[in-house]
Amino acid sequence: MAEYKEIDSVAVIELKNPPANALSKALVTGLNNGVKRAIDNPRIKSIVLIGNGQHFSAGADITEFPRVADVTSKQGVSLLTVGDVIESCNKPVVSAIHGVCFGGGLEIALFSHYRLAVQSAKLGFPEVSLGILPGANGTQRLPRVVGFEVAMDMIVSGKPVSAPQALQYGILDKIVDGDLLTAAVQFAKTLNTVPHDRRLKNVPVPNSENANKHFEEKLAKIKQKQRGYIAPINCLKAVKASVDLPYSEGVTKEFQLFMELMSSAQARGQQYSFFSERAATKWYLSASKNYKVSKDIPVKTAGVIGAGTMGSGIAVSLLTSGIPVILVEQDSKNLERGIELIKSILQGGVKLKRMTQSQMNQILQILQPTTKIEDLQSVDLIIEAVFENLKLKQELFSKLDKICKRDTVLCSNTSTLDIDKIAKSTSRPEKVVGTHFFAPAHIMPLLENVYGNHTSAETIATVMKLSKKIRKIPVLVKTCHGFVANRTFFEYSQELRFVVEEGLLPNEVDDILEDFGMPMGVFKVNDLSGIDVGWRIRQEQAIANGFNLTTNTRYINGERYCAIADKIFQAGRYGRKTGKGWYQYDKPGGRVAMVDPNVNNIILNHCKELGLTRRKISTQEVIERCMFAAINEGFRCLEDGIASKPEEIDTIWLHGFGFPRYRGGPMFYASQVGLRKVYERIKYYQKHFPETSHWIASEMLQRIAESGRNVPISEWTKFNPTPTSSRL
Ligand SMILES: CC/C=C\C=C\CC(=O)SCCNC(=O)CCNC(=O)[C@H](O)C(C)(C)COP(=O)(O)OP(=O)(O)OC[C@H]1O[C@@H](n2cnc3c(N)ncnc32)[C@H](O)[C@@H]1OP(=O)(O)O
Repeated sequence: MAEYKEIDSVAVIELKNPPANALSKALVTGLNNGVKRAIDNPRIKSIVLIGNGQHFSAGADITEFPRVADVTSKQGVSLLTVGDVIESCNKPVVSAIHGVCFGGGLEIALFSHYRLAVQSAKLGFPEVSLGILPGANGTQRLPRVVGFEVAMDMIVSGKPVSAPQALQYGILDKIVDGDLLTAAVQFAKTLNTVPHDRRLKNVPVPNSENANKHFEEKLAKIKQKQRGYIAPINCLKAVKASVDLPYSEGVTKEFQLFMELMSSAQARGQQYSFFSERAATKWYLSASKNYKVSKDIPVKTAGVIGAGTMGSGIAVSLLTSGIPVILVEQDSKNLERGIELIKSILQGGVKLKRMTQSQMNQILQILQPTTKIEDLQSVDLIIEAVFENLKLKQELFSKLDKICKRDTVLCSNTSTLDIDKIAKSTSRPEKVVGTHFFAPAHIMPLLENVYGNHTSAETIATVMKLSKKIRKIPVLVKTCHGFVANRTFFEYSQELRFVVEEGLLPNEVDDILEDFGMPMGVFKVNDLSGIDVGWRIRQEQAIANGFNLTTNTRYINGERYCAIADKIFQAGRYGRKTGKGWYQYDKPGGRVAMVDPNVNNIILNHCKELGLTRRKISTQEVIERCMFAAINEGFRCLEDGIASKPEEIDTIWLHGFGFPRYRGGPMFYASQVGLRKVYERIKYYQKHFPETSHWIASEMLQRIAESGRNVPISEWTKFNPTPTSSRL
């Protein structure tokens, strides 16, 4: 776990725990033993700590976190004990850093007396995103190097800094070229003693005059931008303690704040999220078709069809990842509008200093706009982002099939349509796949990739790899109407429309959802995505299923239907773009949603016409109804084999809908509420709303609930009543 060797008078201790040298108990013990061995050897004059493989260290081993007692134990060897041994050692200790030096890894480096790194190294404290804080004195040590404000920013944001930035801040003593170990040993040989100020606990926090002001400003920002999260607040308080208290008391305060977080439900949710988004990327169809064995086709060039909002955002994602794009529109007017959209997105990046003007110009050089679809004949992959209409997409795919080289992968950005029906229009269904981006496509991290019955493993591997290349979090699901994202979101939002029909107003529902942690209430989301878009989807579905949808519709095939959204559409309220939807905006495209009495009148008149008596609805009922409806549908997706594990559903909600990370995702939330209770409440709602079929409890949920056990999420799929439909 930690390998010890001697090079002349220098002891080298190599951290070795692949793939990222997470500081497990075993590694920390090995490190402790190594340092003690070096101390005890009179021939050794200095010590170098270095990482094996790709990284110095990714920090504490998160898989060991559930056993809080182990992490914080005063018995045995903890990060804190080894830190003390390193700092108090009379032989200079040098941390030699490459790859990432995160969390506990950076704390080890800050216990060391000197720090060197290669140019490409990254250093940071990402603990906040795991719902905790750097608990091995990082909150007391970093400010002593970089000052209060920088330490506060780094620890509260969790964002890493580059080696050159770390050098500028004084975290690093030197950036080295060439072989890191050779340079570190050479450097260590020049050291004889440990000066007093090289032990950071002896150093005062510099530049802390305005700490109170910075603290208050940051606290206000956290409360506004990270509403509901407790970790950033405790991180901030811990860093403040480094200014307010002597070191020995500061570390006690840090420990108290750390323990508060470590035992919180939020930390459990955030740590689950870390592992679930990694689990979700590991797709598995069979022993010969899975993420481990299936080969991808390299995507060197891509085509995007449709230069509307989605198409332009998709093009930006590809272009900014260095993939040349041929952008196709049907006429030069639409093409020009798309180019302008792309330019304005990139210009936004320049303004935010994410790229320079010259980088933007270079990106535009690899964009080839055209109105000729034939120009796509030799690209490796095409993403279609045209209007959501099956016939239109089928015609387009049929055309692409004839134009493109045989191995071009054909992707559809459809958000609902069956991939098999699109693939049917080609002679290469194995090359057809769904790539469902979320708006705005250049920003939203999720990519819901959808395979059909004929999609090949090679095609799946290609889009999964491409997703990562363009910095998306990919989840693979099976085709069906709406896939996982829209299938589950539909039940959530439909239930909330019923809540409005029964008694609450849209802003009251949205307030409840935002208090629960959603970044935006569902009615504000509707206004953003366009009320006309939802209306068109409902109309198309009605036509496809052979019924007529009007503003008087109350039931469809015996199923309850709420027509309020259709009435909002009929009133010409299409959402933000028209300056009015469920809310009123100051102008078309405006962002500030204001309650509109006209909307309330539409709702109240609707209820009057139908003879509905409105009632008070509690916050608990609203959350239960929307969340449990989505969760039940999530279980159905598992039963149908559309999703293969709950982590996929949770990752989709975290990164597609901004579900609060500290709640882990709807399926994790269900596990925290308890599946027995979720099941009981679903049965209760079914009794009260028998005309809504989403309240028929999933059989899988029922089986788990009735098992009488607290079944961990990792075992849920064992309860699938139709395991052959599952991909695991
Ligand atoms: C008294 C208390 C004292 C101290 C407390 C200290 C707190 C901490 O240190 S908390 C840990 C803080 N560190 C992090 O949050 C880092 C998390 N990891 C990452 O950011 C990334 O994984 C990465 C290291 C940058 C590598 O990224 P990438 O190359 O994209 O690979 P991944 O798929 O993300 O990871 C590969 C593999 O490694 C596992 N892993 C990564 N970090 C950890 C870790 N800290 N603990 C345990 N496992 C870790 C990750 O889950 C992946 O595992 P797979 O099984 O292959 O999915």
